[in-house]
Amino acid sequence: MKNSTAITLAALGTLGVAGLGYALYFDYKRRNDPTFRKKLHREKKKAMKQQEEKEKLVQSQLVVSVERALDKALVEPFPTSREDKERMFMEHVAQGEAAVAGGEAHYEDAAVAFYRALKIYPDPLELIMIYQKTVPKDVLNIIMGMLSQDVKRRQENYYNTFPPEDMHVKIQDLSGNVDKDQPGKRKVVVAQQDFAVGDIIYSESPEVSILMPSVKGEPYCDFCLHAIADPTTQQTCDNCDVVRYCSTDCKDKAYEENHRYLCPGNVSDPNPVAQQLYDTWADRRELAPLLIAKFFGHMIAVEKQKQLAGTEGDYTVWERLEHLEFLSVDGSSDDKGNQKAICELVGRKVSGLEDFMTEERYLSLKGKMLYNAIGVRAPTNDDAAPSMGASPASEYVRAAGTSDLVGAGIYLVSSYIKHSCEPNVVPTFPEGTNRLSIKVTHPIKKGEEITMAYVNVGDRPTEARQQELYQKYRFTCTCPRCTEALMGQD
Ligand SMILES: C[S@@+](CC[C@H](N)C(=O)[O-])C[C@H]1O[C@@H](n2cnc3c(N)ncnc32)[C@H](O)[C@@H]1O
Repeated sequence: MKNSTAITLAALGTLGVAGLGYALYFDYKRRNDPTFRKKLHREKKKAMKQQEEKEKLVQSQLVVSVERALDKALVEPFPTSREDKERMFMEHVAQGEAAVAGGEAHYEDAAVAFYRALKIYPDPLELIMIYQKTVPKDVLNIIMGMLSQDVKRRQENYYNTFPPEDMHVKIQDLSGNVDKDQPGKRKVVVAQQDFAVGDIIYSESPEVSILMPSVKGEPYCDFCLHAIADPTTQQTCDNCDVVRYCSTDCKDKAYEENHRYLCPGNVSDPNPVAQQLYDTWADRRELAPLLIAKFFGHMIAVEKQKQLAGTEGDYTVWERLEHLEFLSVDGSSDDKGNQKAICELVGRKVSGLEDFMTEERYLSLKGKMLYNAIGVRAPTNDDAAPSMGASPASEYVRAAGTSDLVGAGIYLVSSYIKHSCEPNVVPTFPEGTNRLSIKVTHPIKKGEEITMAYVNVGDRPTEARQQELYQKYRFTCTCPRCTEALMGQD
């Protein structure tokens, strides 16, 4: 035993010396022998390639696993009632744990069960953090892959289900034809059937709307923008004097969606933060801050409703807005102040909003609101020049040729309609509210693009129209009327 220990020790010593010797030889060779260096380099590259290939294989196996697991996880519908969700959650977690215990061959099944549990858990982020601590890394990798693939599929599927079929239009993607860094016609609205002059293709309520500061103090409903003809039906807020409504229904809806956050309170002692938002709107004539605040309230109300109805799986209002294009706007100190005001007002009642509404998100929302807002007019002027979007420079919804603009709204479908100087539709407001109807002004064939005029086109010269469009919307119009006129000049 003693001997063998010695032998072993000796062997170890020799091995150590040999190791050191080899290392010295290796280093000498590496520094001095070009052939050896080349060989070494080749071998290093070969090893890296082998490693890369191995990783690629693992990655591609993971991709297949993720896709298969996601398909399995989404086959069965998810429960909608709270009790069913709780029960299913426990069942899925138990199934996942049992599959993990069954070994690697069952990891994919474990991921399916854990993923289904994640989809019905009220705080998914919290559950992911729990998974991170408790679930094997390979299972977690599949779950995380499923999560990002699910988001990707959701994104890709968006225009298959939106707009709803009963609106008779589809959004067609032309982005392949457009320079990705330039504004242009990326998504257009296309008719799904023939339409005759005078037809209403669809009607649409806005996600959020706002009165123009120019009608401040005049009798317009702050919720549906209807003119309040009969003062006896007018409803006012019990606490402040900045809003009025045409009915108790509008008053209740407005309170639920926005006024509960935005009411400045008593005139003699108003809430300074809420007052700041109303002053920015009334005195500085900026729509964005108040519109954004109202949008947040609306979004929260819609998501709450969906929770009650068990339809949280539907696209969120936020996701829908995210799909709209926007012009970027530069942030100013006013923006920072308004962003903080909104966080303070809405965040006080909805915790977490402060973290959600970063400065970057505020600015992208501002860009979206100003770029996509459509002017709301009184119904008597249905065929007047329509208005679309707003210039970030002036922060004001445009309404060429119309002095009767009462408000502006964000319409999720109509916002996609592109401009033409020879439009085939006009946005109208036949109910005298912010509900918009798309009325046909030229016959439209199935598959044809639906266009409206963003500015007053009438018989204005091409150059004037093009200049205004470029200044306000940063694109050069290539509609048939412009193209023909410009070709005639050559
Ligand atoms: C009010 S936004 C509409 C964007 C729309 N919400 C979307 O997400 O596609 C208007 C923008 O659409 C593009 N656009 C509209 N009409 C166009 C046209 N005739 N030619 C090129 N671009 C046009 C321009 O980039 C313009 O600034």
